[in-house]
Amino acid sequence: MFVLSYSSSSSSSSSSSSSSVFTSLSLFLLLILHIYTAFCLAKSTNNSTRPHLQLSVDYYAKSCPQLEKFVSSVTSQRFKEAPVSGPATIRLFFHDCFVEGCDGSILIASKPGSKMLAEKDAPVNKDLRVEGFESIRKAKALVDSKCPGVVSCADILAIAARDFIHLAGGPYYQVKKGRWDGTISMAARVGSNIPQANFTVDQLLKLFNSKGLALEDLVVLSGAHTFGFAHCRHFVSRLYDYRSTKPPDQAIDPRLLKALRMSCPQFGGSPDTVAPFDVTTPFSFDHAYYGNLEAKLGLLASDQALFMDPRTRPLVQNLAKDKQKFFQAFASAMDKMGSIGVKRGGKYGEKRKDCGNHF
Ligand code: HEM
Ligand SMILES: [Ca+2]
Ligand SMILES: [Ca+2]
Repeated sequence: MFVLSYSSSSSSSSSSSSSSVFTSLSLFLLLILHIYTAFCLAKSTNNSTRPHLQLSVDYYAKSCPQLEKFVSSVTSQRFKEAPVSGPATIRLFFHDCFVEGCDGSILIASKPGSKMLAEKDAPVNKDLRVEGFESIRKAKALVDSKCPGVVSCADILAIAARDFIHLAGGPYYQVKKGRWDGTISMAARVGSNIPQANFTVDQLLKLFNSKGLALEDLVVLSGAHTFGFAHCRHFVSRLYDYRSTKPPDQAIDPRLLKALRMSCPQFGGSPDTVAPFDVTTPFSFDHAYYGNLEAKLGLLASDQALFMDPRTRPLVQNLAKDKQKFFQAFASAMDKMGSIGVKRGGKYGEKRKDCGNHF
C-alpha cells in the first residue's frame, strides 16, 4: 500500500504545477515512507551488507496479517505429502531470482500457440520439478481466498522456500516482502543467467558477482545442495573416460564413483534417473554438504570445485565445522539473493492472481 502511493505520487509530482499542496503531501508521504522503511530495517533481524530499502518484514502487516500462517499451512501439508516439494521450491526461488530478479517470472507458463517460450520452458529449467510450481499454486490460492489481490506470487515463493528449509531441519529466518510480480518471462533470457554443473569457480563467481552476490554467498548458497537430487546427465561426464579406463575426474571418492556408475551407465541409461546431492543426509537440510566436499563426495563438478579452489576451500572447511554458522550465513545469503532485481510497485510489476498466467 505504501509503495503504491510512493510510486504514483513520485511519478506525478514532477509534472504537477497545479497544486503545491499536492507536492507537499507527496513530500510528506515520502518522509513517512522513509521513516517507515528505516524502522523496518532497524527492526529486521537479518543482517545483510546491502540494505533492501523496498522490502520489509512487515509489508503485509495491515493488508494480510496472517499471510505466513496461510502459506505455512500449505507448505507443511505438502512437506508431508510430497517431500520433494522442499528442494523443488528452493531451486525454483533461485531460478526466479537469477532471471529478471525475484519477481515470479519463473512461474509464468508459455502462451499456447505462441513461438515465444516462457522461462520455465527454457532447456535449463526443464528439470524444475512440478511439485515446486504446485506448492506455490496451492499457497497462492489459499492466500487469495483470504486476502484477494494483495500478495505477489514472488513473495509467496520467497516465504514458501523459507518454510521448506525450516521443515527439512534448516534455519528459520524472517522473510522480507514487498516484491511485485514481473511481466516479462522469456526462455531466451535464461541460459546465460543460470549456472551449469560443469562451471569452474571463475565462471560461478562471475555470474554470482553479476547478481550482487559475493564469493561467500556462492559457497553458502551452494549448501542448498544438502538435499534434493540431480539427473545423471549433469554429472555423468565425471564418471567415465571416453579414451582410457580412468575416470576423468580424480576428485571423486571411489565408492561414490562405483555407486554412481551403477545408477548412471555411460550409454543407454534412463534419462529420468536421479542421484542424491548429499549421500549422507539426502533429505535433511544440514551442513553435511561441506563435509562431503572435503571427503570427495560432491556430486556435481561445480560442487566439488568449491573445495578444490584455494579461494573457496577455507570457507568450505569453516562451514563443514560449524552447523550454526552455516545456518546463520545461509539465512543472510537467502535474504541477499531474495532482493535481487526486486520490482517496486504497479508501474514495474503486478500482483498476479494466477501465478502461471500473465495476460
Ligand atoms: C552454484 C551454482 C549451481 C549450480 C551449477 C547448480 C546446478 C544444479 C543442478 C544441475 C541441479 C540438478 C537438477 C536436476 O537434475 O533435476 C540442481 C539441483 C538443485 N539446486 Fe542447484 N545449482 C547451483 C546453485 C544452487 C543454489 C544457489 C540453490 C539454492 C539456494 C540451489 C538449489 C538446488 C536444489 C535444492 C536442487 C535440488 C532440486 C530437486 O531435487 O528438485 N542450487 N542444481
Ligand atoms: Ca524472475
Ligand atoms: Ca543433507
